Amino acid sequence: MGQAMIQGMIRSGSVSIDQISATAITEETIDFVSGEIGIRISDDNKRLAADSDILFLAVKPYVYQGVIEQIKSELSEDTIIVTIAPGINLETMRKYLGKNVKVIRSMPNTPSLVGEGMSVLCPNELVTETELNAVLDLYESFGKAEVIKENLMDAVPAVSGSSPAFVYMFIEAMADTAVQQGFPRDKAYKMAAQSVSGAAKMILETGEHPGKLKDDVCTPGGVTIEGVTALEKHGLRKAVIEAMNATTERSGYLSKQ
Ligand SMILES: NC(=O)C1=CN([C@@H]2O[C@H](COP(=O)(O)OP(=O)(O)OC[C@H]3O[C@@H](n4cnc5c(N)ncnc54)[C@H](O)[C@@H]3O)[C@@H](O)[C@H]2O)C=CC1
Ligand SMILES: O=C(O)[C@@H]1CCC=N1
Repeated sequence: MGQAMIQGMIRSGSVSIDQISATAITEETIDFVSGEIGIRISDDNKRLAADSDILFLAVKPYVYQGVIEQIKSELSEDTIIVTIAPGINLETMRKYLGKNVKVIRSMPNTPSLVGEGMSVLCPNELVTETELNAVLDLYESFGKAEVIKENLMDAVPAVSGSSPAFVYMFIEAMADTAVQQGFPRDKAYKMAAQSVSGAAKMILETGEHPGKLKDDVCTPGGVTIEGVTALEKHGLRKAVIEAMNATTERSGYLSKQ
């Protein structure tokens, strides 16, 4: 996820390669990132923490506590820490840090890599409006971003952080069926993915209700309504609601750890 955000920022031209430094633990990642992306990267978390104005913690949730333990003595009162992990809430950060530090809790998603990310942010009380806007600008360099209150943060992965995985499954199922009908695999992915991307753009750009856009496709007595009826019969909406609630439940569980 960290690599997607870094590449998204660099590709947008809003940040230059020499303004970004990173750390990782495996030689493989360090070699890949320095070779492919070209930023400075090492395994020295303390040094990076001391040198950073805005410090993104892009590790797995269970790694946060150990990394913070390692770096907390290096943080100045001006450092802004940005988290990207589900379940790492602002109170948990205060506990791990042992003092009040500027923290922005966020939830990005992987389409940030291609400039189509959706991120949601929530600052603690020490972050000024100017600082929040500076971080928001970074997130908006690789997609869209929203600021919300923390009580909704656990519900964000289902809607945007994790949901690309659900959409990939939908596209994969469409493409598999197209292949079954005889389409070559590459054309099947292109047709399914472009249709999903186009449909999403229709919602964003026309502002129309998704139900109306769906109705516009369904010719009376035509072919689409047969597919729509089959999706209803097999519980598409129910499956989506179950998936969203399971994702949010897990976020809530991680938040309470
Ligand atoms: N993959 C996704 O779609 C999204 C992931 N996230 C969150 O992003 C975080 C990272 O997830 P992924 O990128 O998927 O995992 P990943 O395993 O691909 O990346 C984690 C990175 O952390 C580095 N790392 C591990 N321990 C470290 C340490 N002690 N010091 C410095 N670097 C260390 C690893 O070298 C690796 O590059 C997680 O908290 C995840 O929940 C949030 C939104 C979307
Ligand atoms: O699955 C996860 O926990 C992370 C957070 C959102 C997307 N991937």
